[in-house]
Amino acid sequence: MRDVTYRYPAGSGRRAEGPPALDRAAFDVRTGEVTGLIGVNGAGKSTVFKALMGILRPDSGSLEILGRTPDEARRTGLVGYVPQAEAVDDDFPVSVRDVVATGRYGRLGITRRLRQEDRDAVDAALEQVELGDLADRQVGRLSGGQRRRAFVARGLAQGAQVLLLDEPFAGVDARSERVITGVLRDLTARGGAVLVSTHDLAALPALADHVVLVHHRVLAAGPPGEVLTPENLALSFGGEVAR
Ligand SMILES: Nc1ncnc2c1ncn2[C@@H]1O[C@H](COP(=O)(O)OP(=O)(O)OP(=O)(O)O)[C@@H](O)[C@H]1O
Repeated sequence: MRDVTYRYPAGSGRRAEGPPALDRAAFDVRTGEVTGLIGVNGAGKSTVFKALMGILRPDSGSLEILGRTPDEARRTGLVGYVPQAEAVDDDFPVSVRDVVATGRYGRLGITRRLRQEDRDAVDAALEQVELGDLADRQVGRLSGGQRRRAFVARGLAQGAQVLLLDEPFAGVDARSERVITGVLRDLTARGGAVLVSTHDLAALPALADHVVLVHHRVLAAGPPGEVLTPENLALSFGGEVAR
């Protein structure tokens, strides 16, 4: 992400005055690493994800994902997105297997008929996140942690080389946290890249190789030990965590 500035349009439901959501934000997410994205509520983390997914176009600056534009990266399945659990409607009438299978859609013709190799990729992804036994359950009937695992599996089935995860550990059970962390480690060990936002600063040193501290601008970026200093945290979180 190079010097990205983005201001939500006026009339989009919230206040559009004040600082832009992103203000000349610049940072790298390296392959082979898990990068943690941290910042207070409203700091711009979700906006970073939307820009990386090509859902919004920056007013200025540029983004590149393994040599592609965000749009191309999304369309070709190079980049996968794991939404916050609340983003899934409880009545969403599709099974876990169906959600994971949507990761294959980009590869299918207009009939969207799954081939054997697609079904195999879906099964393998379900196994990897330990949801094989819940594959036929409606996704709205899963716990928050299981839902998150289902969307991680969708990214795996898709063959995404870059995974973006928005708060994957908020309120999840220990097993889901362990499974998701294992998947992220596995992906980076195979040369993939991971960007994960989290409010759990204590978990970051074990989770992330690199940390980006955002507050509309990027306040600091580097190894956890260098970024998570009392000075940086006070700058970003103020009294919230700077004790
Ligand atoms: N659709 C929108 N319309 C107008 N302003 C928005 C919109 N979405 C976000 N914003 C504003 O942009 C800024 C960045 O918001 P963003 O959602 O990216 O923050 P965040 O770091 O993801 O927050 P949280 O931790 O609460 O999820 C905030 O000031 C927010 O109010």
